[in-house]
Amino acid sequence: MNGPEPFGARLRRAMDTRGPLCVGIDPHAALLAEWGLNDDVAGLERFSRTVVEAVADRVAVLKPQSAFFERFGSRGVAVLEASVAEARAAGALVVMDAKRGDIGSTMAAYAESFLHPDSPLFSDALTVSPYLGYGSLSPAVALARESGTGLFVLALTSNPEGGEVQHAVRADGRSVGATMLGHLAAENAGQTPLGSFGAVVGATLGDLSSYDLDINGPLLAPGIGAQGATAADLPAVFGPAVRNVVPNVSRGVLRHGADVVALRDAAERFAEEIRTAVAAV
Ligand SMILES: O=C(O)c1cc(=O)[nH]c(=O)n1[C@@H]1O[C@H](COP(=O)(O)O)[C@@H](O)[C@H]1O
Repeated sequence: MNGPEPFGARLRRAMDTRGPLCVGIDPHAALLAEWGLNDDVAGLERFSRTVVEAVADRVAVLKPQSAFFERFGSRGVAVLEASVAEARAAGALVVMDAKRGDIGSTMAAYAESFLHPDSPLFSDALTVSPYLGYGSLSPAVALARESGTGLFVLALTSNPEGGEVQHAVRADGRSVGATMLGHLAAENAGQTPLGSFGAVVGATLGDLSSYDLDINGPLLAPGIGAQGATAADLPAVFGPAVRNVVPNVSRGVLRHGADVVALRDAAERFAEEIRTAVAAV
């Protein structure tokens, strides 16, 4: 029986045809104000719809940050549902950035919320936290395999505080972050053209050559723009794994709104810088 096409294959194709840029939908209160919108559900809806209209027909991935929608309760979540559906209808893959993580039995319910095709929030992939132990994510891995969706597992995050957990060295001499990358490599073994189980690895982290980033899966790389990294940093940070990098830019693009054309131009500038940087490797 043929199941749905796996996320990794769909992502590889989108990256090859549209370029790898992921634009974040992060409706910060400060951005709503800069766009001349009220900090309310109508403002949230206008913001999110505008980003989808500007870029969903051209970038590979859109990544809505769930927290900014949850802030408005059920009506905010309804806006999130509509945005996911509209972005997918326009051809973008949607990575739901909800960073879920819990004991396995509860993780199964989180997975159903975002990765089950019947869920109102059904997305192409979900960000998850493995810090209750990688094995606690196994219900999400199983459902992702079944539904042709993917996961992005927090391995080496872009924020400076992440190191106290992720660089910690285990009894076997491996760091916690490297251990997560190892689990993902095992998950993706043998998958072509690309596995569906990605790692989050910050673009802000400098030289990562001491880590084995060859996980046969995508590397979601936040940190370009507002957090200080640039597209030109990508080859030095990721080395040959840069081919599998999905660079995320949120505020760096969003600050150019509310004008649709200005947003689109900003995304295309980042996309072009990324293309040039990756082509040079
Ligand atoms: O999982 C993420 O997306 C994520 C992981 C990480 O290590 N660092 C990180 O910044 N993010 C998210 O990526 C986005 C970065 O936004 P900007 O700094 O505005 O480009 C935010 O939605 C963060 O929540």
